[in-house]
Amino acid sequence: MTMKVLVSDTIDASGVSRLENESGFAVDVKTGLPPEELKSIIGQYDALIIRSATKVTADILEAGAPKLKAVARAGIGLDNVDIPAATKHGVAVMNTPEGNVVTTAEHTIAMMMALTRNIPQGTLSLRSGQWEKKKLQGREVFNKTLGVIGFGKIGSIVADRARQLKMNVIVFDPNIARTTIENEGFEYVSLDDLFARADYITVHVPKLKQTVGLLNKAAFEKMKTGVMVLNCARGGIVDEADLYDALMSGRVAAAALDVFVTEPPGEHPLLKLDNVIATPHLGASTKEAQVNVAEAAAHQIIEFLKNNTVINAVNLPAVSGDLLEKLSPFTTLADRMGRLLAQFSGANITEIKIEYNGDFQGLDLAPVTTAAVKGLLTPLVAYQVNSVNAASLAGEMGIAITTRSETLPIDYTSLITISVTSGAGTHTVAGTIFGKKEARVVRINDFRLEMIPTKGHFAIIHNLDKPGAIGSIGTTLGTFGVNIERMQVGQQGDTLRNIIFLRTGSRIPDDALAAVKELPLVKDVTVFELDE
Ligand SMILES: NC(=O)C1=CN([C@@H]2O[C@H](COP(=O)(O)OP(=O)(O)OC[C@H]3O[C@@H](n4cnc5c(N)ncnc54)[C@H](O)[C@@H]3O)[C@@H](O)[C@H]2O)C=CC1
Ligand SMILES: O=C(O)CCC(=O)C(=O)O
Repeated sequence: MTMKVLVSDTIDASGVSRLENESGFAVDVKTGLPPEELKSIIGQYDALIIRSATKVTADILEAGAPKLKAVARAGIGLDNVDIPAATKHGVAVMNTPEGNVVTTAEHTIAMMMALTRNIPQGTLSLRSGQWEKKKLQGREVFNKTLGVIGFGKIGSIVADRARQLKMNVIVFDPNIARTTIENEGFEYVSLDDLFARADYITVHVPKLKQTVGLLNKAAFEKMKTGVMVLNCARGGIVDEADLYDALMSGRVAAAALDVFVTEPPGEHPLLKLDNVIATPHLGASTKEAQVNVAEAAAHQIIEFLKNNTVINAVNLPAVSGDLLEKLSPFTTLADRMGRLLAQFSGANITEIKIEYNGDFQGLDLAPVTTAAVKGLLTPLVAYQVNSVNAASLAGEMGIAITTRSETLPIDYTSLITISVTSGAGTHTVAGTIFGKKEARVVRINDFRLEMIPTKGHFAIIHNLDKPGAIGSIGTTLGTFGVNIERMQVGQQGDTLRNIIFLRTGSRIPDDALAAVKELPLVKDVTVFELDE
């Protein structure tokens, strides 16, 4: 069936045509949808592409499940996406972290220059027929100190451009090593030092619980009188009410704002002040940046939906299509082994142990582990389980996942052994790949067998090794119309018991199962099935 992508914010046309031309997906562009309308249609789409206007709430994600697989942000900030809710619903969340950073850094520099030279005020003044040279006198940035808070992709470009303007740049970023900042040629300072020394302060941090109000009353009190403040990151990182007070008191001489707590801000008190200049979240608004992020978002969605390749997802490790192709026989096998184990272990699982033995050619086996967990949880939970939410669901259920790799092969070139501990004890299944992609389950608990783990109905019967046992089982199943397609018999250790593995043409009905269990030589019967 044709996959469907919804573009719910305005992105550059190049992104839309890339989606249409390269993917064969059906693409709908519907911008400015009220939340209720988005909620009512999102369930039809495999992927959603947004900028900052669409709020991807838990509600929207729940309505999107189970069809919605990915949300791509044509841009950086993901504060408009409920990432934990997306993970819970198995929706990959991606951004395009590179495409608009130069543009946003340039906007910051433009705002700083406009702020320091009163350019917007000059324009307005001229428009109203005045010639206010004295009132609008500005300040040079030459030899002034710029404090950059957040030395990520944008902050580091701003620092570099400011250096070219011959400013002294001081930097605070608790997550970047002092040596990295010093090697780039900038001075690393504490936040308090930055507040005390900077003539201009610019924030380039994500909006997080810890960064909301980073510049607040207490911070303004530590700053030089006459400092100029810029926020081209996110509304709220500079506390709006405290900034207003600091501007009124003269502690802050002027402020440049590209972003607001509520966008659009409407009749905002800050916008009434002469020493505030502002743009309507224009940081990323250049043709170049918009082409970059729209094409990147389109490419990421195409790669994800077509090839499972994960690029720039924030709730899923990056995986290339190449690696997934190489691992594909093992991920399929691990998924089936997980499904099989779910039927032995039932609920109350506490631990999943996965051992990889033999030759996996140095491949990153994380996707195989995820596939095993996904297979195990799929029959047990009401959610759609996939590679995005499998590990986090296991974590929520209190299931510990451990993995071990040994290059020494055990009996097979490559062997995956999965043990699951639950209220029903510990159950183990081992599997391998014959040739390039022939999956085989080769052990269920202590019974060695050769089972093709494809869709079908199976039974494992423990019985006494006495003449007539196998015949009586076959006859009983036959009486109930159950055809035995495949049978394997093995001895259980040194005991007098056999284990019989059956693949049956249909599900063994309850009355047939009861009849087999009542046979004198039969000790125990476990039935299970694989659905794909
Ligand atoms: N105005 C606009 O149109 C745009 C705004 N943005 C905003 O800019 C922000 C920064 O973007 P990038 O530089 O690409 O992000 P980034 O992730 O490359 O860098 C963010 C930096 O902030 C640092 N950081 C985190 N918490 C901090 C704290 N408490 N104090 C100091 N540093 C801290 C991190 O260590 C990191 O180095 C984005 O999160 C986004 O909200 C991004 C693009 C356009
Ligand atoms: O899409 C936009 O115009 C805003 C860009 C932005 O804020 C971001 O990329 O974080």
